[in-house]
Amino acid sequence: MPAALASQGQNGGIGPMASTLEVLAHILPARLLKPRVAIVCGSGLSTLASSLRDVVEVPYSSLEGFGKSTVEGHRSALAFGLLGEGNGIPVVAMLGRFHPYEGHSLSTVVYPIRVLARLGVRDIIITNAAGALNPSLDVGTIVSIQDHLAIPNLAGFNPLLGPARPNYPRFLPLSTAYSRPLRRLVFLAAHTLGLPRAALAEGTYAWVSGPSYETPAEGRFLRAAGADVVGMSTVPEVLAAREEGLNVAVLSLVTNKVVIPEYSSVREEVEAELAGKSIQRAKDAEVSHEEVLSVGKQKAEVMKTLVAKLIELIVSEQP
Ligand SMILES: O=P(O)(O)O[C@H]1O[C@H](CO)[C@@H](O)[C@H]1O
Ligand code: HPA
Repeated sequence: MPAALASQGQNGGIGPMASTLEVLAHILPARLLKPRVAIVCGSGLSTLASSLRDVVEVPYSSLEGFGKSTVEGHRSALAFGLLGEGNGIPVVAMLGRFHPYEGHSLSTVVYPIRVLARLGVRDIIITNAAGALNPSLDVGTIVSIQDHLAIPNLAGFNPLLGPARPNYPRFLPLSTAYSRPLRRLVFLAAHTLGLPRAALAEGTYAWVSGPSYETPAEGRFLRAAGADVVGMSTVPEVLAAREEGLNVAVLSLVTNKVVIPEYSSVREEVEAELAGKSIQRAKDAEVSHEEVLSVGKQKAEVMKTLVAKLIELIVSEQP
């Protein structure tokens, strides 16, 4: 293993880092070993890595410290490859992530992010599927995340909990967690690609633990608290990435509208029924993971093109 990687592996003593890095150094050719940019593929979005060439896939099962992604729409491998012509930009994609609701500890959830940082990644593009809380967001819209609302973090479920570690900040600031320069490039990339204005929005992501979807009251609560979209991932990864000093961009694909019907009184319905009147009520609706995956599949191509253009712009601004 290259000495630089070996010494990084000991930094912080997080998990079996030295072993993970050693396996990667053994498997990967030199041109792929030091990725410049990382992508995390959300539910149904593993095809984001198909813009890469000369790909080497490393299954999570061969990397100590990695869990297994058990959610449909998530694979369990790192894909290392090159983007673009010539020498190409070395990129790594996480084909599948870990969620706490699968039973993974928060340190397992964020371990891959720490590995990517030690491989030399400087910018990370985290994608996810999310439900829209903001009624102006349509299914299929991509939302560039500018902030988050994480009730689990506020309530003591935070991947950074634990003893202070040398070379890591004890109190991580998050007011600039979502890199403004990268968010600028997201919108420039969309413009360069000629995407319609409505295809890309900006908003705040609410992190919930899942795996149950939100009740209508929870949806109303998160919306009233300022969130535009909601999902069960991403925030722990953002915290670890920021702790590791990476620049973070997050792109959420709206796969469904969170069901937030107006409060409707059954008593009034019964009283109306007894009085021989009828009340018009919106039909009951439910979200499903199948729906989430199907929108992911339909929109993966747009997301893939946007992510590829964003990476090109990142590297042309900061080679
Ligand atoms: O955030 P990703 O992993 O894209 O997946 C989203 O889709 C699943 C629910 O359908 C949840 O895991 C939610 O977080
Ligand atoms: N809620 C939480 N997570 C999600 C949703 C949702 O509506 N859609 C996709 N991931």
